[in-house]
Amino acid sequence: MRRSSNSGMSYLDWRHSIGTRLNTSIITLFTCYFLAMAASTYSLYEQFLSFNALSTNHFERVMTAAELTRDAELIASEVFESLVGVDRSNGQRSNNSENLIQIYQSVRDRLSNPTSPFDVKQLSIIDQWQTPYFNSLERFNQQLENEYQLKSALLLRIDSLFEQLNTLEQQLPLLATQTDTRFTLHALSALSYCATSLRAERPGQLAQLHNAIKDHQAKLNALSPSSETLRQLRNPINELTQQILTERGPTLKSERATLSSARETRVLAQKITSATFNYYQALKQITREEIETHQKQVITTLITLSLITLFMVIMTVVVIFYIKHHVLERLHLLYSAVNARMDGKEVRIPTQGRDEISILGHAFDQFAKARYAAEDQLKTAHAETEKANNDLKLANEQLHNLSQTDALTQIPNRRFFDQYLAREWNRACRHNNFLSLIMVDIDWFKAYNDHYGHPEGDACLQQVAQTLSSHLRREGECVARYGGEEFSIILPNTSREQATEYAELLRQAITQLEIPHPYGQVTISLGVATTNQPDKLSIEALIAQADQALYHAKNEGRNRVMTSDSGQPL
Ligand SMILES: Nc1nc2c(ncn2[C@@H]2O[C@H](COP(=O)(O)OP(=O)(O)OP(=O)(O)O)[C@@H](O)[C@H]2O)c(=O)[nH]1
Repeated sequence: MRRSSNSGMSYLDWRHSIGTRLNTSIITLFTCYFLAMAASTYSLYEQFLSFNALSTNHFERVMTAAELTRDAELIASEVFESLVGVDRSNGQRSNNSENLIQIYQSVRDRLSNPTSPFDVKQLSIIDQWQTPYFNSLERFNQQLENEYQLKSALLLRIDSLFEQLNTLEQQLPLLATQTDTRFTLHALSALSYCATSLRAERPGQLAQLHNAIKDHQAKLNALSPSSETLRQLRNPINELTQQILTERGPTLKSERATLSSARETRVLAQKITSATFNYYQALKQITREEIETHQKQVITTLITLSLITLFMVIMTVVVIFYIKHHVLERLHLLYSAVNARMDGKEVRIPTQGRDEISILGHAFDQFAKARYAAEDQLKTAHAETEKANNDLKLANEQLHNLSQTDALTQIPNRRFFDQYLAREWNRACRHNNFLSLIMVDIDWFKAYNDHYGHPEGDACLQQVAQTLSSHLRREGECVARYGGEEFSIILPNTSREQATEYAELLRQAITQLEIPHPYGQVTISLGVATTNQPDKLSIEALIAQADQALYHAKNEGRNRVMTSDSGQPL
């Protein structure tokens, strides 16, 4: 990127080019924007992944673990309820346990995809207790079932006998025998103790009840009721009491075994509950830590995005400042300077720097300087031309004067005389004024020349000419060298008398010079001619009249003034 130039203009180096800098700035800015967007998008994507992992891997697992803990607790509660609750003797406990176990299993299955070694370990601890627990629970339920089967058959028989005895008791007044009444009372007592023994749990209590049963059974068998119905009841009662006496012991053992099984189940329930609760607590702790980590990530991301945004704002401001300060303001400055220069004002054009604007300024500065130099040259040329014209005019004037001036005496020559006389002649004609003419001739000048030499003759001529010239009195009067040693004086608006008088004055002035002459001193002879009607006379005629008068002055002895009066109306 190099631009050639004329007359010392600067080269544009790409390192100092505004275009290069602007392109670099804009590309850098866009790259920063792109990187910032990429970083923001990546951060948001990371946040999304982190939050997704948090919600699916942790929150959901924590909730499932809590649910598993609750299910384990429910099962344990069910065991306790089965053991001590009023439903111990009904047959629904097995179904309840199975349902709870199924629910527990389904919840456990939702945790079957461990996400970390920690999960694997915790779940293995839970599973370690799970199988023994459920086996124990099954055994417990089986014990309860067996117990229920045993006790329910006995209770049914007790209830049946109670029913029959109750019926007989209501008939007792009709029997009216004391034996029958005592029989019935012993039978009821024996049955009551039998029923009570079924609920007795301590061996001592059971032994007391068995003694009471035996006592009433013996008293019962010792009596002989009159009622055939009562007698028929003796055998079933004996069989039942005998069965109670022989089977209640094993039943109690079975109940103790059930209780033992319940305790074992309860312990296992506590183990699995504790394991699931620990797992739940551990997951909760991990989730809390994950949330804190996620919060830190969010804060870090926010700070990073804020810094990136701040950086982008600073970069944008820097680029805008650069464009404003280094481009727009300088362009405006250059524009103002160029405008001022165009208006002819002397302002400095900014040229510092080596970029495009500086080169433009420099180029315009060069252009303006060249223009000013050309204008100066033109002015100088104008001045020189004017001076040359003036010199020429002066030379012309000098030439003109020279052409109208006598070289020796420096007074007007014959050419000037002719022109001047013609002008004054016309003026006199227009105004009908007097016009007088005096012809002057130095007397015996040949003798002077011969005696003193030509140079002295010239000096004499000069002295006489200057004397005549210095005696001119009015504007418009003119003295000229007519030729040789002869002079002529034009006197506008001058009458004959005035002209004659003036001629006499001139003659005396020359005489007073007292220029030595071989015949005494230099003198002059003067011939005066005047006209007041030039339109009726010619110039040549007036000159001839003056010449004629001069001739007469010569003839009359020289050094005198003669006036022409021939052919001239006065
Ligand atoms: N030194 C000098 N002499 C001049 C010049 N022009 C004319 N003469 C001389 O003037 C003399 C004129 O002489 P003439 O015509 O004979 O007249 P004159 O001697 O003056 O006699 P009158 O005119 O009759 O009095 C001549 O000798 C010329 O050479 C001049 O420019 N310089």
